[in-house]
Amino acid sequence: MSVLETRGLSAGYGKKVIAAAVNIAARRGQMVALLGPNGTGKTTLLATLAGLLRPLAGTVLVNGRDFASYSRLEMARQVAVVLTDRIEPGLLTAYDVVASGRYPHTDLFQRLGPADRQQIRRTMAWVSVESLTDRPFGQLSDGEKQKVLLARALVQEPQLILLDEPTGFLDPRNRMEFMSLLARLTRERGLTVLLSLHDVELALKYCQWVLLIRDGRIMAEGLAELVLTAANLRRLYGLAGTDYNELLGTWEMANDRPPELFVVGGGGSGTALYRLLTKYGYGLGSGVLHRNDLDYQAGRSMGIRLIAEEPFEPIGAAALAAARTELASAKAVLDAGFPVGSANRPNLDLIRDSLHSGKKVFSLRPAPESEGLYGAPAAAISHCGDLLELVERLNKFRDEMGE
Ligand SMILES: Nc1ncnc2c1ncn2[C@@H]1O[C@H](COP(=O)(O)OP(=O)(O)OP(=O)(O)O)[C@@H](O)[C@H]1O
Repeated sequence: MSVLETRGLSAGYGKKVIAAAVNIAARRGQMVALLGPNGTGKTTLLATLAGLLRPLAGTVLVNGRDFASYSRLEMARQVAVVLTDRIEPGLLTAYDVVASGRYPHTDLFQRLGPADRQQIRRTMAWVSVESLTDRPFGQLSDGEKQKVLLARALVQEPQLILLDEPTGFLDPRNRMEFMSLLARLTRERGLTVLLSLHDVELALKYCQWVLLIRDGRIMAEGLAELVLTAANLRRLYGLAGTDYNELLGTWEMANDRPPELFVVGGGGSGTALYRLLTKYGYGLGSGVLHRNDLDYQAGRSMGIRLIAEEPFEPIGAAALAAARTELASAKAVLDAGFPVGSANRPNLDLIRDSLHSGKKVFSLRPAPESEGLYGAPAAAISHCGDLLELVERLNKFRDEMGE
């Protein structure tokens, strides 16, 4: 059975419907991400699921029972909610804020017993906020507040936690730790977590299930690996570029300039170059890359013109000819310092041809290695010790070419 289920749910304010026809189900022990553009209704939906807003239509079922029929206390034992802007801390310390989450388990006078206090301390240690115990909540940093609020939700010992964009203020380490902690809670304690996120990579890597919400409607839902496709994300966020890579789970800056430099890469040697040169405004072509190469994946997401070969096949005559044509119109060629093996050896011919025809060649290989690969003509190569030297030389070359 689903811990949380909605049937024909509409959420909004007064008569204004923000999200409609929402039918979702969150299973026990799952991390479910809610993704969608700003202002699309994620917070409104979460607040409705938490019982903070009344549904405008439809029902919310928690453990198979209409949530509207729960008493406040029963609700609090089932569902905890972390919405940062809803707390008015006054002079409360971090400890007080965490302790306030314990009320569903205290007596009539809301007195904390030794077991409650132990639970609070243990949870604060678990979320790594014990050092903040006596600090006024209002004076904490945004990331610290976020962690304290998670601790408060956890001491409530709910079955379901709803969180609104909980990682926005966290640094990378805290973001990973926060998500790992939630993942552990779902695995080890069967907790269900529904959280809104703007970070697609986190959703892909930590959440089993994702809901895409656009214009107040569920646009798609399912396994993260199946739903977080470049096409869905382009539609969800109204993106024009080809900048999300579903295999890597990363975004890339689009390079939409006509190719002026040709990068001979492969084996991951080209990816940093593509990023660097895109930021410096160079149009790029690259090849010959195997379709299973990291460079191919990165280049494809950036919209770089790529000449490709089938995975694990030696580079064939057709791909090589296509690369030669592309290369002929480039102003310069870059040897990314790719590792050379039996499948990609023909790429060396691209550099040899360029040297032979007098085209400018820049390289990230050590000069002696180039000499070994290309012989005496390697003397004409502009060898660069690192990416910084390369980009400086390229910029100079571009200036000299009158761009
Ligand atoms: N109290 C309110 N009364 C009326 N409309 C509201 C209220 N709060 C929010 N809205 C509107 O509801 C819409 C959805 O807002 P909501 O905060 O749910 O979006 P969101 O998807 O969480 O956005 P974000 O990603 O920017 O946090 C917005 O157009 C917003 O202006």
